[in-house]
Amino acid sequence: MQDPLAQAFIKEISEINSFTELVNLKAKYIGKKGIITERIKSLGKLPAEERKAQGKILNEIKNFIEETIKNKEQELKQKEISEALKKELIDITLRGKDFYFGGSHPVNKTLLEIVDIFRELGFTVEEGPEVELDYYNFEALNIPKDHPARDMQDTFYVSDEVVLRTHTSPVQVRVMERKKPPLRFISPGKVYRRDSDVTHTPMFHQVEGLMVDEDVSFSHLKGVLVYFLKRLFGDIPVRFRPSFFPFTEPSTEIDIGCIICGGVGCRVCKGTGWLEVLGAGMVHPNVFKFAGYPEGKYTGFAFGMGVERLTMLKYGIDDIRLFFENDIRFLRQF
Ligand SMILES: Cc1ccc(OCc2nc(C(=O)N[C@H]3CCS(=O)(=O)C3)cs2)cc1
Repeated sequence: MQDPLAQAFIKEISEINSFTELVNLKAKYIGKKGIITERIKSLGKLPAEERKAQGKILNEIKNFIEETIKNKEQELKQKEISEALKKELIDITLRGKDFYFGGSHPVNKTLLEIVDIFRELGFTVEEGPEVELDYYNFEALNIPKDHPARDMQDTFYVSDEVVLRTHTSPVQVRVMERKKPPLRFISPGKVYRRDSDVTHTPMFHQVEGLMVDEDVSFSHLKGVLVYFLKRLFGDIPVRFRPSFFPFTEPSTEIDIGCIICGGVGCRVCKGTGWLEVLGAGMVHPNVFKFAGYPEGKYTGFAFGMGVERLTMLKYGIDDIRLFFENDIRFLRQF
């Protein structure tokens, strides 16, 4: 197309970069008031021969312009698509976004593990009130009125007769009031003590247990608790040390070989190589008397453990407050 009009169009369309510009260019040349349209309209003024020749040329230019504009539209559409593809490119080789499943709190995980082990041993689970009468929390457990455990610095008093339970032992007392032996149950739950530092919180979880029958002996106590500890911590050494609790006689504190240092001595086990994990003992006869059981007919053993402490040992956590701060970075690890 050597015609100067066509050359002018070719130059203009080469600088077009958008649909809007293209629409305007189309209107400029072949729209209602376009250059070509006007020329075609003014053909009537020309002599017949010239009109025929000019008309042929103008139509060729008009067809050329329409064709060129259509190609330019395709080009612009392709450019738009390839730009969009670049912007919206999805790299299917990227790894998926992490999403987190919910999980159980480490204390609950340990609590459930403890409960499951005792259920396997035929223990049922009993629960009771957290706001408890002084009678069930102390007196019926052979803890006399003047005993230091009753002091205000250890116990949350609601009134003279009502406390926040300091252990789950009152549950055992309540069960013994309404059930005759043989008994074999545990009582997990929240307990409250006026204490707060890196290893103590005012509320913590305990699991206590009680087995009562006509011929329960200390060797039953040892058998059950050694089995329990080896299930919870693996095949670690266990030792029994003499101790004292008002509600058991004889009483014992039970240690496991330090799972941090393997027994050579470290900060956690305070250089002893042993970690205290449980308290236990044969139920004191006075406790059976408070329960109304006939004297001398039954024997039994009881035990108690702090779940936060066992959880800290199991997972190597050295600050109990981490359990209650709800820091997702801590909780997500379990
Ligand atoms: C009727 C009844 C009779 C006896 C009972 O004895 C429960 C027992 N508890 C312990 C004991 O050492 N407990 C502590 C372990 C760590 S802790 O959480 O601070 C409490 C020993 S014997 C319970 C109920």
